[in-house]
Amino acid sequence: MSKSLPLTPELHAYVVAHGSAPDEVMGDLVEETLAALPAQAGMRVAPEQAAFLTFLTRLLGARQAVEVGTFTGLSSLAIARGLAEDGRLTCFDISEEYTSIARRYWARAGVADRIELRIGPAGETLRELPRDRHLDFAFIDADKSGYPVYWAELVPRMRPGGIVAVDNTLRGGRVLAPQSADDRAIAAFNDEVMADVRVETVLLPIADGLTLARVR
Ligand SMILES: C[S@@+](CC[C@H](N)C(=O)[O-])C[C@H]1O[C@@H](n2cnc3c(N)ncnc32)[C@H](O)[C@@H]1O
Repeated sequence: MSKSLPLTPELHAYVVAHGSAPDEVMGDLVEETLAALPAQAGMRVAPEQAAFLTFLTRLLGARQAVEVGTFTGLSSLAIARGLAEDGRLTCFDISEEYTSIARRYWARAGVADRIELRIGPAGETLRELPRDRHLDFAFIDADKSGYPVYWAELVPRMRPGGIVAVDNTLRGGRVLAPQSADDRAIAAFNDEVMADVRVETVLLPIADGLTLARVR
């Protein structure tokens, strides 16, 4: 029998309320995203994921981190806050419009000096990263069809013990019966990760599914 609880809205609210709460800067970032980009605002990570990203980055003592898919900055802000004192986060996105909002909130949160943003298709811009195994943490949350390419570029750059976190790996449950190209892309990607002997993997049922892969 499964020990996993289906989360009712009330239980989800309880989960969020009993983890580290988003502060005023994050609250304002979420509000501005909803007001300025109502059709896209749902792309941001869930509040419990933001808390988890800070927790995980801090737990790893991460000094070198990468994010693929920054949008208006919620997850990058969470990661940047968990970095070690001299840590650096390199963000990859294709949109100047979305990330102009992120830049303002990084400045307001006092983390702008530890974040570098690279604009362009990540399949190309990731190749410009140093090739050695220097990354402690990577977060993939961009276009779903690009995940295999981002994985292929990032895994060889992870230090032994580094973590790659991948968002939306349950696709609203549709990995069981894919209904779109993106659903199929994620279902195939999940199988690819499971077959990859370079990593040990857990798929956490947090928000829309968050895969954590620890690189050997
Ligand atoms: C799901 S959103 C990221 C949400 C973000 N992690 C957050 O918590 O707010 C996906 C982002 O990927 C970006 N994106 C889409 N295709 C891309 C590509 N080929 N290369 C880089 N970024 C891309 C989009 O511009 C968008 O900002």
